[in-house]
Amino acid sequence: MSNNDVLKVEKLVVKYGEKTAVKGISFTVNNGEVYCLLGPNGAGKTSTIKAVLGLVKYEGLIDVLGLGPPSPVVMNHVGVVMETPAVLEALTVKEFLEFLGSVRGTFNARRVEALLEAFELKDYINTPIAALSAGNKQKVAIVAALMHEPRLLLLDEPFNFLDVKSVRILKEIMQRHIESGGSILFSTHIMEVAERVCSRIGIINDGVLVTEGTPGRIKEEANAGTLEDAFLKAIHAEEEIRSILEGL
Ligand SMILES: Nc1ncnc2c1ncn2[C@@H]1O[C@H](COP(=O)(O)OP(=O)(O)OP(=O)(O)O)[C@@H](O)[C@H]1O
Repeated sequence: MSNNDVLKVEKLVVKYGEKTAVKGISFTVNNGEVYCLLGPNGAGKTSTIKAVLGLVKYEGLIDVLGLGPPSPVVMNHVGVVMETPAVLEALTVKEFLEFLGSVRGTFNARRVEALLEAFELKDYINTPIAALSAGNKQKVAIVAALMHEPRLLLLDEPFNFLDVKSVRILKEIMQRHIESGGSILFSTHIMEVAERVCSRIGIINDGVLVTEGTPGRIKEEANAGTLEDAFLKAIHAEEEIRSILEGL
């Protein structure tokens, strides 16, 4: 692992019983970089992120921040937003954030206050998370991921359920995180977001990393005008789409 590597994943395999969801994926996320896993539904993006978090059994090598494989200690330096927000629904927003602070052994009240303000959650701090709207639950998950100023953020479809203003605020926060030397592993299937936010993209299809590079390079290599076209080429979906449309 070089000094510049924040996350190194080598020959990662994730299996669920008979099903192999991730089939030997390798990639590296560097300092100051947003690395995007882009892929269709079921491609293996979430499984890859779950492996990095140590939430699923895996084969291969994962090194987080040069500290070794996923472990509770390593995770203190990581912030996570999962596709389905990982929040304790029975707790109020305040209780949940304080609970996380005590587990991590760090709670910066000013930072939490500023994040709650930014995502307009202050009116809900004493509301049980179960009673929040989907968007507000997502915002709580985002605050939880950012409050301890981790060096590495793992963001799985983080813009799900967010309104336009919150999307902009989160994009800005991601930008600042990168500018201050942090790194982000980001997963999405929204091309526009991938193109605007990511330094490098790894396209995953059926558990395999089929291509990798900057958005510009991926378009160039596929001889495509848009990332969407390049993506559809990379996953060989163009023919399929044509025949589906012909059948309609
Ligand atoms: N717990 C599980 N048990 C069995 N199969 C699973 C499990 N979790 C995921 N899978 C399967 O593994 C494959 C990869 O799923 P994964 O959630 O990693 O994909 P994804 O790229 O994140 O998809 P999406 O964009 O739809 O969220 C899929 O075929 C999925 O059905």
